[in-house]
Amino acid sequence: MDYIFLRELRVETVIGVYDWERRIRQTLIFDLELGTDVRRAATSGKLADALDYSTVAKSISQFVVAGQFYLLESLAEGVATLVLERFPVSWLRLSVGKLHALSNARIAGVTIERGKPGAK
Ligand SMILES: Nc1nc2c(c(=O)[nH]1)N=C([C@H](O)[C@@H](O)CO)CN2
Repeated sequence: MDYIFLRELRVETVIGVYDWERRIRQTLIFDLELGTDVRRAATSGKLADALDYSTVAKSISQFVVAGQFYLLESLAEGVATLVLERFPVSWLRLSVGKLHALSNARIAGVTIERGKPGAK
């Protein structure tokens, strides 16, 4: 399988379970591996045949900001569903972390895998 990846995609949004977190915006950092087939785009050289990572990043940012999620798990599940339904992606690994969520860690978060390798 081929992969398009996004590393350290940053989104500023309302996220968290505590009252004080509902009144501020925090920084989320996403890493994604998207299983897809790049051969058509490689042959044609056309963006129209490619999984456009800028479109994926924009869709994720808009979804996350609008969602105002409480748990990172809910957010990750929503993003995974969005990507698998909207784009030619058969499998993904998605990590999302909250910057400075803990005083003694730079980032804390969750990683999920969804979909079936090679299914699309
Ligand atoms: N597994 C999780 N643990 C925690 C989460 C979460 O989303 N998933 N969130 C919090 C709080 O919102 C925290 O980030 C506040 O600093 C705690 N644990």
